Amino acid sequence: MTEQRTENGTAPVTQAGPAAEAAAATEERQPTVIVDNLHVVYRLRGAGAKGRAVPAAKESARARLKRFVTGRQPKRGREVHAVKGVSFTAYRGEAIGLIGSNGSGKSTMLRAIAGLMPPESGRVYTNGQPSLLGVNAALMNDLSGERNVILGCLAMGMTPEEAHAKRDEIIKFSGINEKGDFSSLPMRAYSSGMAARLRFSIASAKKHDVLMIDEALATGDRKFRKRSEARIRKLREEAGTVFLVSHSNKSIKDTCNRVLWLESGNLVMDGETDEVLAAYEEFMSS
Ligand SMILES: Nc1ncnc2c1ncn2[C@@H]1O[C@H](COP(=O)(O)OP(=O)(O)OP(=O)(O)O)[C@@H](O)[C@H]1O
Repeated sequence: MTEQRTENGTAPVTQAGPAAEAAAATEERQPTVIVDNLHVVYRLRGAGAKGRAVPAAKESARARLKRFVTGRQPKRGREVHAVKGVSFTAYRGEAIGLIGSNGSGKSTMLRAIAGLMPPESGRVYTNGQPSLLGVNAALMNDLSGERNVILGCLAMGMTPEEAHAKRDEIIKFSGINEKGDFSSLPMRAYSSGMAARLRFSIASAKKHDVLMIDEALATGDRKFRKRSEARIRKLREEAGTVFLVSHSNKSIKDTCNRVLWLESGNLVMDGETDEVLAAYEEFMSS
């Protein structure tokens, strides 16, 4: 298991903690992600809405020392405690849905698992490299869809031969050419839905130890959603772990075997899909 380190940190270090050891002792079920009492805090520099958000863990050493010595918070600035003491273990072969109302901490938690947000406290251990697929993941707008496919495949570790062999299949799966030859056009000519479809198609063309999908399917049409749900099931069968953030209970139901429900940064429920969705629907309608 590898402990996630983050943007300002150095390379990940291998470290076993008590939670990691306990989970590793489970022979049949192989843990892929262990989240141990995770807290994530955004700190906004400057007063009010104009402040720039920085992860709290990026606070300078000097500012931290000042806070420690004086016991005072910085004069200006506000904090958002986005994830509050969340713990769970994910296993190989699971597809885990993340649900919760707007602002409940789903995306922040995925970003922390991917190592893009430093925890304020707590630990994230991962087995393999987690890949976060978000609607805003970067593709090069000035390059054609085809070129982005090749570059995306190379970035995922394929050889140039493998990337070229996969290109047509990825474009076909994305469906971007269904209404004309869009794959040779620069991506800036794509609708947001088309770009999201291409991103998903590239990312899902490879087996992932841990694939995290943040609302990327929401922009696709019904036909594409069906195809991508089938692809997620396949990725799951191929022994990875898939996390899916979605506001569509149907997508979660059709894809996931387990659901984590977050509200205000707290983990309210962790269990089988039907059970958690039923409780969530009741909560939302009350
Ligand atoms: N860059 C940021 N700076 C400051 N606060 C942030 C930032 N990003 C998110 N937050 C806050 O963190 C909390 C969790 O947000 P997050 O985006 O993780 O929720 P979410 O469950 O993914 O929401 P949604 O369903 O609306 O996408 C919210 O209160 C949000 O306002």
